[in-house]
Order: sequence, then C-alpha cells, then structure tokens
Amino acid sequence: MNAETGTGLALELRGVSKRFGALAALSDIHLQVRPGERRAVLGSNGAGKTTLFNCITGDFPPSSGAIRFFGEDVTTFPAQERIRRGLRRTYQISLLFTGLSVLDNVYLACRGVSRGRFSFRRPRASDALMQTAEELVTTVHLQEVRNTLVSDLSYGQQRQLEIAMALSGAPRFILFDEPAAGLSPTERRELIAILTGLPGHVGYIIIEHDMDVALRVSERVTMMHNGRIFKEGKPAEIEDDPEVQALYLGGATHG
Ligand SMILES: Nc1ncnc2c1ncn2[C@@H]1O[C@H](COP(=O)(O)OP(=O)(O)OP(=O)(O)O)[C@@H](O)[C@H]1O
Repeated sequence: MNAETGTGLALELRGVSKRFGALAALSDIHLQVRPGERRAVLGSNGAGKTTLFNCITGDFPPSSGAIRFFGEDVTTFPAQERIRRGLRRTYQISLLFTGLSVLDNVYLACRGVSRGRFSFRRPRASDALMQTAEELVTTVHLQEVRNTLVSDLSYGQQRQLEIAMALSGAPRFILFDEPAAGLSPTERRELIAILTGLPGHVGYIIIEHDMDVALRVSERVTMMHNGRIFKEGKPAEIEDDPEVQALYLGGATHG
C-alpha cells in the first residue's frame, strides 16, 4: 500500500477532463487500476480512448483533474518522467528500426531506458542487457527470428516486437494502443497468448476494438462513450450487458 495516499493503486484518475476548444474529448473521468491489473478500455470511434492514453502518458496535460501513478501525483509531469517511473506505451504506428535485427531493436530499447539515451556501441555477448533483451524476445515469442531484420518480419511479428520494446526497462504498467489492429486470426491468438503470459506484476490497459481480444486479455473492462465512462465490469458482465451490446456492438465501426 502506498504511504502517500493509502490507496495502493497503480493508476488513479480523479475527475480528468480534456477539452479541445469547444469539444470535450474527456469529461470527468474517474478510473482506478490496481498494480498488476489487466484492464481493457472499449468504445466506438471518437469515444476518447486515445485522449485518455495521451493524458496518462503526459503527451498532453488534462484540462482539469488529477492523475496518480503508484500514489504519486504525476498530472503535470512530462512524459519522460513518467517513463522513468515505469510507465510505457505502444502506439498504433510502428516505432521500430527496420534496418536492425529483432534482438538489436530490443537491446537498444533496454540501453535507452537504462542509460537515458540510445547508444550504437556494438554490444558484447556477455552484456547483461543483451541477456535481458534475449529474454524479452522470448517473452514475445520471437526467439526463432531474433536475428532477422525488422524489415523482413511479418506485420504481426512487428507488433509482437513492439510489445518487447514496451517491456524494456522493467516497466510497472503498460498502455497498449490497439495491438490487434490489422492482425490475422492466427496472429490474434498469438497476441492473446503473449499478453496473458506477461509477468503477473506488470499491469496494463489495452485499447482494443476487437471485443474478443479485449475480453480474453482483461480482468476488468471500462466502456467509454462520448468522452465519458459509460460502464465498468468484468468481461462476462460487459459481454452480456444489453446496453453495451446496443451501443457498442450495434454501432461500432472499426477505426
Ligand atoms: N489533438 C486533438 N485536437 C483536436 N481534437 C482532438 C484531438 N485529439 C482528439 N480529438 C478529438 O477528441 C475526440 C476523442 O478522440 P480520441 O482519438 O481520443 O477517440 P478514440 O476513442 O481514441 O477514437 P478511435 O477509436 O477512432 O481512435 C474526437 O472527437 C477527436 O476528434
């Protein structure tokens, strides 16, 4: 339990709102996520999911409200300070070095996090960070293509590699932005296996349009609509909820 707040939460949003001019992208969001918890955030296009991530990561500040990360008020902290405290994020767009191998990409991510900068010094096999990189490559099921150039990977393998990058530097919490987008059914199954197999202490929030993936990899689901939290519950409760079915399943268009 955290001494400062007594809440013991990994992430807490208190009354977070975000306006873009006249548009309220987020309105009075209250969210509580426990350490190690796996949470899915669902909602149709424009519901405010990406804006929620941007406020949590510090890509931009909320217009009002407070954000606590493991008890510490990080509302005004720059993104880099949140990364230093163990927060990671994946993006819908790829941020990989396509001319380097799988292993080198993860190794550089590990070095970047451990030393606060990237270095292109040739790694030594005995390097402890290289060992960590090897383990992360295995965690995301890419050990058989560890020496393959990223440009030669399938799209699904590139998304798996992005998960390994997010795992570098021993994060405490990860925000996954639509990791299943564009994946084949086989690749989706692989993704589900990877996410459910992550170390238990690593909590995450996953934004996902694919209801099947979202419900399988989460313990709790938050539904958003028009910048507000519309419903929260266990995956089975959300799946069976008639309002959710009417709003989301009936009206969702894939983004
Ligand atoms: N930088 C911005 N400037 C102005 N409006 C924005 C900005 N970012 C998001 N919005 C608006 O805020 C609202 C919420 O957008 P957001 O991208 O958070 O929704 P989303 O749930 O992630 O949608 P999608 O599923 O399509 O990614 C939308 O109306 C969007 O147009």
